[in-house]
Amino acid sequence: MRESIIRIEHLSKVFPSKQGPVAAVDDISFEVKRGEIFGLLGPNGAGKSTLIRILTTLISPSSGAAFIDSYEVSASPEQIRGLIGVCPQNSTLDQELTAYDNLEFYGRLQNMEDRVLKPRIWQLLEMTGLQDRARSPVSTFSGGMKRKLEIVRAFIHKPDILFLDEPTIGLDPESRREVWQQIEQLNVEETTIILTTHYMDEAERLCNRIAFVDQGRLIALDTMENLRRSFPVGDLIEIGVVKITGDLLARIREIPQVGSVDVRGLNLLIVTRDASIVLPDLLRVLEQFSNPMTSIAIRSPSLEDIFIYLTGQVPESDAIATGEVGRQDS
Ligand SMILES: Nc1ncnc2c1ncn2[C@@H]1O[C@H](COP(=O)(O)OP(=O)(O)OP(=O)(O)O)[C@@H](O)[C@H]1O
Repeated sequence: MRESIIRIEHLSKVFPSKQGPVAAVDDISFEVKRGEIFGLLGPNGAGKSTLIRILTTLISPSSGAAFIDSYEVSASPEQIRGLIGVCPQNSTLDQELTAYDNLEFYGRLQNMEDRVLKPRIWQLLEMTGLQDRARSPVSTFSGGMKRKLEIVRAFIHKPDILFLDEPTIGLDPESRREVWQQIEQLNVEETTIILTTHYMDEAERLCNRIAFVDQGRLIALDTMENLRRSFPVGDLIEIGVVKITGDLLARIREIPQVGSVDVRGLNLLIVTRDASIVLPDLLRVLEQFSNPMTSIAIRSPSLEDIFIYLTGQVPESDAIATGEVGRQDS
């Protein structure tokens, strides 16, 4: 068993507000092992950023404690800053400077000596495949190139832990894949990576373990495999239809063995213990409603399904894509 590099004990952060105190982080405890890629997921306002801001020493907790290695965040912020690298959601690259100069500037801020810094810059540029663009201003880079540069910049002083806040937000699919490869490559060196993301496929692909946070509380924490096992049903039937009406949903919910029905665009997501039992009844109902099926898939729950099950909300990236939704239990 690998040692823990982050230990969080009954951590809380309460902010004052006009409506009364808001518990952004509410009695959270967990540990992260050295070398893990650890995903922090949750709906908007769940408390992810507040937790990251505490761990990266930007704000102090109201109560509880958080340790990075052997240092407590409130007591030893200086030591902790040497152990961590942070890649924030909004770019802080200097667009007018070249890729090389951006890295050099940041390395100097980390008090790195020239003889260490210079080879490190070339090593990182090579890692990102940007060595040929080393002397080009960042303003001429694509979104994916900028993102990769920003991620390795946070890694310049070889931190033990890298915090990545929404690393692929706003990138096209091809650039996202490149950034994922970059993250995996950094993790090979035993770097622990804490990743917040709204993209379920990203968490599923990259993370060894995933923590779900909702309303400041930790509601689940496990490997993808175990999270999937904790989902209380066997199958998910995703069925495309021509139109969705209240009558149709009500009738489907009456079918024995149907657990819940979610609507996603023109797709119905039906949770059931056994798809083979439900399917004949389901097809009969669609026929009664003269509502032809346009597609069908039977699958095991994805991380997105688990997210919806646990939080009752569609992940933000998906909600934006489909203009949808909410959970509708039977
Ligand atoms: N400085 C602050 N003052 C008052 N309330 C705050 C402050 N920072 C955060 N909050 C509140 O704390 C709660 C958690 O916010 P936080 O930004 O940590 O959530 P999040 O999970 O990171 O959300 P998102 O995914 O949208 O970034 C929210 O209700 C937010 O309004």
